[in-house]
Amino acid sequence: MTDIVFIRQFKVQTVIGVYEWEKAIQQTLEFDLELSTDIRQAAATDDLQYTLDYSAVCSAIAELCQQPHELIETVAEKVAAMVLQKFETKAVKVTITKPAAVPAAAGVGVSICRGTW
Ligand SMILES: Nc1nc2c(c(=O)[nH]1)N=C([C@H](O)[C@@H](O)CO)CN2
Repeated sequence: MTDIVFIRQFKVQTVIGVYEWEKAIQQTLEFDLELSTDIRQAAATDDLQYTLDYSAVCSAIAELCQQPHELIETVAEKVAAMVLQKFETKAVKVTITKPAAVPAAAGVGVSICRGTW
């Protein structure tokens, strides 16, 4: 059985892009995450220490995005690796949307699953 702690549309301003003009501006990335967990002990004790703190995950993503990156693929891999290393989860799905990249699209991005579901 897998329970999920999720994060939807967490917005971060960061330097992201392959083109020179993108290296001089901040753009929005939106993060959607699903983290594999077992919520039963947290539910039974009503205690945050027994679950994944989604606020802490968001803070760690924001910190990682203080560095500039070219590809959203790079950010996705770094976020997945960081989450698997720092948090008590065996598997993570990371979706990153770059909402303004293609004006005619609602959003473009990447989605990766890492770890063992
Ligand atoms: N698969 C990707 N394609 C593109 C990326 C990317 O990060 N991954 N980035 C760009 C540019 O930075 C673009 O977003 C500028 O509007 C193009 N394609």
